[in-house]
Parts: sequence; structure tokens; C-alpha cells
Amino acid sequence: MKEETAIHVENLTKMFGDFTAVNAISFDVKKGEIFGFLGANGAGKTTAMKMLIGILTPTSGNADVAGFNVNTQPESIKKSIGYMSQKFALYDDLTVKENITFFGGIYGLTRKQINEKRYQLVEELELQEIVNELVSSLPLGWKQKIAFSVALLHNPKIVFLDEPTGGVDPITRRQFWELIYKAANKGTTIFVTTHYMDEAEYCDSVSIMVNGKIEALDTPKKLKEQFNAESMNDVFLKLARG
Ligand SMILES: Nc1ncnc2c1ncn2[C@@H]1O[C@H](COP(=O)(O)OP(=O)(O)OP(=O)(O)O)[C@@H](O)[C@H]1O
Repeated sequence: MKEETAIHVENLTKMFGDFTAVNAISFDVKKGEIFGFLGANGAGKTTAMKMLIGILTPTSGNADVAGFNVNTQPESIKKSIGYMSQKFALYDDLTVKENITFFGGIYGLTRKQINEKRYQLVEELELQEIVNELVSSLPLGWKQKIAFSVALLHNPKIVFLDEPTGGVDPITRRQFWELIYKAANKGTTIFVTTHYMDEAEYCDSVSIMVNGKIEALDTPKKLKEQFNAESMNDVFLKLARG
């Protein structure tokens, strides 16, 4: 694997019984790239992502993630990545500060490192007013921003985001993407699934999965040219929905 390649995937496949959920997908993600992983419901995105983060064993094929192999080194992968999904985020019944401390501990940070990170996060996200509030009392957009920052606490090389902005308004989503750009500019590789096509436009590269296969993969600009489409939404409709 080349040094500048963050993720290298080769014929990665997952079968559930006779059903092929992920069908021999192959792609590369460069270091510091924002890689959009698109597909209609049930296309196989979550299954593919679970294999890449080392929690689901592939049926066949191979992938290297942050320099580690999904088949032989899944535990090393888990330590090198951050993960955030709509379903798994923060603890509602802990305060913002307690969540940061808790997840910092899980990621193996020292008390000093956790305190430093907490001050940095409070500053960057302007959390001064809410740091001692219960997460349950915060608007969803805030929860998402804090969850993303928590996923970056241990300076992972790659962060996997599974529909991180579901259910919030376009302005809040835009603010979330500012945080994504900031992380990518610092060299963190971003692997993101989304159903929002405006967000697909923000990615450096976009892959579109249909029935377990990657049917298209390029920059948003090139995909629009290739499909003679005005927007990523048009590309998606032409491809993913037939
Ligand atoms: N553990 C499982 N056992 C059997 N089938 C599964 C299992 N997990 C997923 N599937 C099936 O594999 C297919 C792909 O599911 P997956 O969740 O990966 O899709 P997705 O693209 O992430 O969809 P969504 O956007 O709705 O999350 C679906 O048909 C799903 O029903």
C-alpha cells in the first residue's frame, strides 16, 4: 500500500447466506481526502463500512485501512480510526464535559490529554455555555458537531461518518461540513455516507453503490460530465434509481 493511500479495497465481498450484500467492491481513498460513499437504501453501504472498520469479517476480498489489514488486523484498525453514526453517538444522560472525558478515557488518552482536548474543543466549537449541560438538552445539530469532535479526540488517521447529518436543516449541515473540511485540511481522511446530494458535491471523490456493487466513482465534477447531469442529485437518480 502506498504511503499516501489511506484505504485500499480489493474485491471486498460480504454474503449473508445466499444474499450478496457487498459484491466485490474495489477502490482507493487518498490520505486527507473526503470520500463520499453513496447508495440508495439497502445498497450495502453500512455492510461495507462495517468491514472497513474491522467489526464485520469479509466473506472474501481484502482491504487495508490506515495501513492495517481488515482480515488479519481488525483490532489495530479500530485504534487508528474514528467512527460516528446517527445511531451511535454521545450519551444523552451525561454532560458534554462528561462525554468528552468518558470517550477520551475509552480512546486511551491520559487525564492531561483529555483536559487539553476538552479546552481545545470548547474553544473551537464555542461550547462555553453548554459544556456542563446534559447532552439530551441540546439540539440535534449540536449533538452531531460534538459527536464528530469526540470521534476525533484520539487524532485518528481516518474518520468514518455514517449519515452524520441526518435530520438537521441545511445551514446546520453546512456548519457540520466546515468541521469536516477543517479535519481534512489537517490530514485526516474522511469516509462519509450521506443521503443528501448537496453534501455529495462537497466531497473530493464520490462512489455510488447499486445493489452491492460500485457503479460509479470519480470527482463530483467528472461524474456530472460522465452522466451529462447538472447536479449530483441527477447523477444519483440516473444511476442509483435506474
Ligand atoms: N446481518 C444481516 N443479515 C442479513 N442481511 C443483511 C444483514 N445486514 C444487512 N443485510 C442486508 O444487506 C443489504 C445491504 O444492507 P446495508 O445496511 O449495508 O445497506 P445500506 O446501503 O447501508 O442501507 P441504508 O442506507 O438503508 O443504511 C440489505 O438488503 C440488508 O437487508
